Amino acid sequence: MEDGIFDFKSPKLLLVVSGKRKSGKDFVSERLKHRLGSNVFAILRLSEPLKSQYAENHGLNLDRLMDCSNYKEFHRADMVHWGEMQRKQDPGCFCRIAIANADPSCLIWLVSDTRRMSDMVWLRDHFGDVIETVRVTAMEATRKSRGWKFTAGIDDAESECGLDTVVSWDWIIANDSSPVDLDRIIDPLVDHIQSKLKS
Ligand SMILES: Nc1ncnc2c1ncn2[C@@H]1O[C@H](COP(=O)(O)OP(=O)(O)OP(=O)(O)O)[C@@H](O)[C@H]1O
Ligand SMILES: C[C@@](O)(CCOP(=O)(O)O)CC(=O)O
Repeated sequence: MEDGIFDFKSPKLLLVVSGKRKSGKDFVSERLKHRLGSNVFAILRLSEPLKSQYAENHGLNLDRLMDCSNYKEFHRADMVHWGEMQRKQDPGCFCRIAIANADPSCLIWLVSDTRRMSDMVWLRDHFGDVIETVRVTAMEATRKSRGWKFTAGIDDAESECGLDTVVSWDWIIANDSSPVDLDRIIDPLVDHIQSKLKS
């Protein structure tokens, strides 16, 4: 579908989240949703349409590709490659589907897994005036404790390094601590989102 005829609602705020594997992108995104309420806060995942099509093409279990499983990691490299081939033909292919599936009644949208500059450019082209970027960080030791293991061809490639040249983020969430401490760390962002909801 050409972008020109792609009609979609715009949220009051679109949070574009990125971070390295096992930094806690999903964990932080779900914590924000819990704090704000699912009636106003929608989490979008660019990997969902990718994994859905890939699973269909390859007869794989989508639920297991969507969870934190070794199954997902086993298929990651080929999914990354396939996804990059699709993006080469149509940079906005996964963004468009994720946005189209967003709940338009939610005033705050969050894309939890932005990995590439092409995704950022597409999102900025379509939502520039409501976008704020969120970088979730965690030390390597923390990521390792969560099951991350450096994998050549993944952790030194675009899927994990595509946004390393970005030097200024609207929000940085250092996600090395307990869930209780995380709540304190995200308080300023929660307050900011709540002020957006009132504006
Ligand atoms: N602050 C935290 N406290 C406790 N557990 C956490 C915290 N942050 C993340 N985790 C756990 O670490 C694991 C990885 O987190 P998560 O799936 O959110 O990372 P991710 O950045 O989305 O990873 P990937 O890119 O591989 O999908 C999960 O099991 C999650 O529950
Ligand atoms: C293939 C890919 O979408 C897998 C992402 O899985 P996850 O966000 O790590 O659960 C990563 C990519 O798009 O490069």
